[in-house]
Amino acid sequence: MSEKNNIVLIGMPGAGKSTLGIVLAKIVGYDFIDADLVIQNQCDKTLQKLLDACGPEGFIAVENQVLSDLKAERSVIATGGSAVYSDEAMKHLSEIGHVVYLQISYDELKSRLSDLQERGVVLKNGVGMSLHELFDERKPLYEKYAEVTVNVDDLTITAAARKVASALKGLVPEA
Ligand SMILES: Nc1ncnc2c1ncn2[C@@H]1O[C@H](COP(=O)(O)OP(=O)(O)O)[C@@H](O)[C@H]1O
Ligand SMILES: O=C(O)C1=C[C@@H](OP(=O)(O)O)[C@@H](O)[C@H](O)C1
Ligand SMILES: [Mg+2]
Repeated sequence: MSEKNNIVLIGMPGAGKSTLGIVLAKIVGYDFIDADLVIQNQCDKTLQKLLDACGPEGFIAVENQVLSDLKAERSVIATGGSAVYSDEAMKHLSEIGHVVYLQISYDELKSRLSDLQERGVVLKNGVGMSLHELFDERKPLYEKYAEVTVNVDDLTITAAARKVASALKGLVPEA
């Protein structure tokens, strides 16, 4: 089926793709898929172990393959923050869904960082890469693939999910 009946969330790590995504799925009556968990299942490894084993480029290659093969209907798909490094994957996701960029400012990213330290983030330019460099490198990529952009700074998860649903009115019949 070629109908564009999914919602694909992209954005910085900590933007709320996974937590907001499930709330959004309930608002619009869709299923929820966290692409990170699909990768974990398919590789039988935690994301951190996969990153340690494959390195950033290897992880991106695996993520690209899994996302490019992803099949979904009427689902909110939370991607990992590094999905936008994979052009093929983003092309596929844009074909099966409306791509929503959950936009946060650098300050918001920094303030959520304490929650992120335990999880792997793909640092393409090596572990010495600063958070600001990561932000500056990723921002244009999220903008490039966004069909809809929603700023979620200073919003609760529920308020942010409602804002996304409102932004999708006219594109997603159930929103
Ligand atoms: N709108 C928000 N306000 C405050 N904290 C948030 C918000 N969205 C997400 N968080 C917190 O940020 C962390 C990362 O959220 P998560 O949904 O896993 O982001 P992502 O999947 O985009 O990396 C979690 O601890 C979550 O509770
Ligand atoms: O931004 C990143 O480089 C990553 C973010 C993670 O997902 P979240 O964006 O859900 O935190 C996960 O996919 C992976 O470990 C890499
Ligand atoms: Mg996530």
